[in-house]
Amino acid sequence: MVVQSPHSVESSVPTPKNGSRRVNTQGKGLSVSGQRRASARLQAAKQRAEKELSVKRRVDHDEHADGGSSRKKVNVDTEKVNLKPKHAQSGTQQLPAISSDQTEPKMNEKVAKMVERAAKIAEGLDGTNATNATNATNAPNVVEKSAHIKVKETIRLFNKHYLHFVQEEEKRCTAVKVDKKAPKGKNAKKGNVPEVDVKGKAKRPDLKAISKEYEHYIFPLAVAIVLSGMYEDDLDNAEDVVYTGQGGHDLTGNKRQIRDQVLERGNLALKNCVDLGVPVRVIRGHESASSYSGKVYTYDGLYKVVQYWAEKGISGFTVFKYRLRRLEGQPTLTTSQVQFTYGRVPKSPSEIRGLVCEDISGGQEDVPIPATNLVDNPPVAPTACAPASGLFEGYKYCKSMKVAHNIKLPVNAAGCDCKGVCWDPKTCACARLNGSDFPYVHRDGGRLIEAKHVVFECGPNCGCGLSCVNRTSQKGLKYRLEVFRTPKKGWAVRSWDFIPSGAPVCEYIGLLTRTEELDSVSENNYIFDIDCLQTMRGLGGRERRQQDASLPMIQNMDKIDEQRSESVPEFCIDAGSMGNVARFINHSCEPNLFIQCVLSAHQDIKLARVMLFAADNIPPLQELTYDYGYALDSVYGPDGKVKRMPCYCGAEDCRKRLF
Ligand SMILES: C[S@@+](CC[C@H](N)C(=O)[O-])C[C@H]1O[C@@H](n2cnc3c(N)ncnc32)[C@H](O)[C@@H]1O
Repeated sequence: MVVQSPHSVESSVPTPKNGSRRVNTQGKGLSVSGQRRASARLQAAKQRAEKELSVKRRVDHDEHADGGSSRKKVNVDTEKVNLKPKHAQSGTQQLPAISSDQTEPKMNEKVAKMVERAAKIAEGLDGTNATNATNATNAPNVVEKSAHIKVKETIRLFNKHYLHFVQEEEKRCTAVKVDKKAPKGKNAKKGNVPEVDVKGKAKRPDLKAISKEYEHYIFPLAVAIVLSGMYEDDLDNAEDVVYTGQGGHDLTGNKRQIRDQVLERGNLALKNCVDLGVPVRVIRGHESASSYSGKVYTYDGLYKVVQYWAEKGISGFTVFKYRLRRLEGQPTLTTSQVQFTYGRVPKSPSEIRGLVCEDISGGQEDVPIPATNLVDNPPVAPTACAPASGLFEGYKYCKSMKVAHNIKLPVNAAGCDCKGVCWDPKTCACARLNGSDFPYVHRDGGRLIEAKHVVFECGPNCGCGLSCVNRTSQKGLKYRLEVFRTPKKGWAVRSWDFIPSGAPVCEYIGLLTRTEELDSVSENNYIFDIDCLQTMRGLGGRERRQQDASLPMIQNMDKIDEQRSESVPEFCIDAGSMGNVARFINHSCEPNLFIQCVLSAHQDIKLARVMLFAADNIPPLQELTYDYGYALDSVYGPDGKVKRMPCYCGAEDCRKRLF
């Protein structure tokens, strides 16, 4: 049950070098929200190449060259789409059949408008999602967001609100604890307790997040259902589906109802679809969707929920029934036609199919990273996996950053004076740098609430210890990652564990190098430009991330910019010959990770750490990807010609080219 609205999560990204294989950090946004562009560095390379070409043409033809061809950009909608439902009354169980045609015309104008809009959104017809992006100097190549993307964005927005409320609740709990310990009466000291309402009642953050974003609307509202074939009362003939509501059945899988169903949650959401005339997407799959079994689900089509009623089912218990009718023009498919692909998380190494390396980190990481290959015959392992000989033909696995000999890292910042763990954002100096709050919540071992220009973590000179929440990105790998071979993209990475949105996945590790050192390198797929500054300034058409205006760094930005007329990333991370698991993470036009610049020791943004965080709740075995952020036609080969690389990410809205 999802509603749709906008959200853009930004990221910094990797790029290839000299046309071929350079990863750059500057891309932004997770798939849907912005232009892809070349890094300033790539632009400079392009300008150089153009200049050379121009001179050549002048010599050849004794005339001026066309030096100003504009880079093609893909502008993807940044418009907000709101479909906000409000709490609906709960109904009785024994309901007369009500059809959408019979819905009483007593809804006010606002609700009526919302209904109209909701229906359009669900059908992907809402015109507002085709608004062009911000860069007025380029003719917008408008790409309409798919319904799928809109749902994803809505979930991201929900996750952001959810994490904000988790933080609020965590503060409330801390305040209660501190309040209990604090001396009362005359001895009471002011300033011990954070300013939160300790008497306030706990309320589930997820429910709060829903009501915040959707308070004016009827809620819950279903946008998709999974036809699982798990209910004995289902009737499914492709055009007309009689769908049984949720709950009350035997969870052993024998399809038996053992209790009455109640008009709540999914059942209420579908009733609201009838009342509001909002269509739902039908997905054919299996009940265990929610257990992340790795099966593939197939989108069937859009259906109108035309009617609902309650009746006694085969086993004599009350079940809710919904009649769904396929909208005209939608393709047909029945559950029996769907081919499931089973992907199961192995319980032990002996269960791993296609195992070619037990741990590519050779024991360096706390959690081993196996590599599997079910593609090649004979199966090869990633080149770093030759620990027996100690020789590495390709690259060497390293879990922490190596620094090139000609780079001197800045001195570490003074840090905060907190003891043990940091908890009061008013007194913690590091929290103040983040806009007087901690960027993370404690839940699930630390989750980033939202993408920022830069995250300031506690570091070597801080009084707190490693368990401090403001060191979330410093705690090493948490999830069981696997490197696996793909047919078209080489190696790729996935997780065996569920990864919640905002959780740190890994840092991009390699050799910290000056970018100029790599100017002559033509074949390196693993270079990541550290260009947080460009993202912060919104240069090259980049969207700026939300950031607290009190940040000293932001206030000094104009000065920084004056000093550097050309904002070219000065440093990069080269994971070509040494690196960690991040070097195997592929690009996707619809990624589930985003890049976040983090400062945890010194405060020089040009040398920030590059972290990958989960942008979504990521189920096990889903490939982990981020947006490399290439502008099309921004990559040049040594011959000065534009290089092109096909993208095989497989996303619905894939733009078909990596660069
Ligand atoms: C940082 S590496 C990623 C790991 C790489 N697949 C490997 O086998 O080592 C980047 C390179 O992977 C490949 N790649 C990544 N994402 C891709 C995509 N969506 N489509 C095609 N190739 C991709 C390209 O060759 C790219 O230059």
